[in-house]
Amino acid sequence: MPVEFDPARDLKIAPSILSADFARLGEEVRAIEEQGCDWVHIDVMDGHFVPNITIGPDVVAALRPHCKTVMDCHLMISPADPYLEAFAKAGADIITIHAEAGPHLDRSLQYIRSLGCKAGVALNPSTPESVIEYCLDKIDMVLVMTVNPGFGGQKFLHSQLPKMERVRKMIGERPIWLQIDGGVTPETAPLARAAGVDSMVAGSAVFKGGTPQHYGENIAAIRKACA
Ligand SMILES: O=C(CO)[C@H](O)[C@H](O)COP(=O)(O)O
Ligand SMILES: [Co+2]
Repeated sequence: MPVEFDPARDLKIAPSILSADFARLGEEVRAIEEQGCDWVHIDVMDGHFVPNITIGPDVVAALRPHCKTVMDCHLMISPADPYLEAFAKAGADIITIHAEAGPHLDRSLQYIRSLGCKAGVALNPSTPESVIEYCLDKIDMVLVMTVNPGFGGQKFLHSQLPKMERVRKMIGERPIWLQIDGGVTPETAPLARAAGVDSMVAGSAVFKGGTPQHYGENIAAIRKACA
């Protein structure tokens, strides 16, 4: 489904299916959507850019019919360009690549948009926001990583809060989402919301408990903490 920027910057909660039951992914995606999530976050890892291997385009395509909302694909792969078309064809709505994953960020972003997807750029915790300054006109989302990518269930890095504030300032009035990913809980989410974040990925904090009712309560707790 096509996703458009929301100038009101209402909070978008994007559960990461990295913490879902991989044997029942279709069911899990339907459950989080029924329980009030905004987007579905899909973590793609290659065992090279990050020390873990997860999901490829075939799984994204298999999930597409189960997913009524936005498929937000976070590519932790290097190189990314050879696989962008496959993820677009699989039904990704947002494709986020890492600024550290290749030498031609501007070109990769143009390529993502040419495939009909929104283009996101992720910044590792050690990467300064200055790397995106000259391609802001080609970016639909900036993802400030709040953990070192590769695994779910890590602790939120408070060191990234000033970066969120600087990126929010850099974005200004541009129609660009500011997302964070990693260690988001009802305790850490309000800090990021105050720094100007309008999209939050949460894996372990949403899927903990393991039932749809828990997912609904967990999503509501994050939303309430940010209200
Ligand atoms: O990109 C990611 C890891 O690289 C995941 O989206 C992230 O870790 C979410 O998991 P949690 O909320 O449990 O930290
Ligand atoms: Co992610």
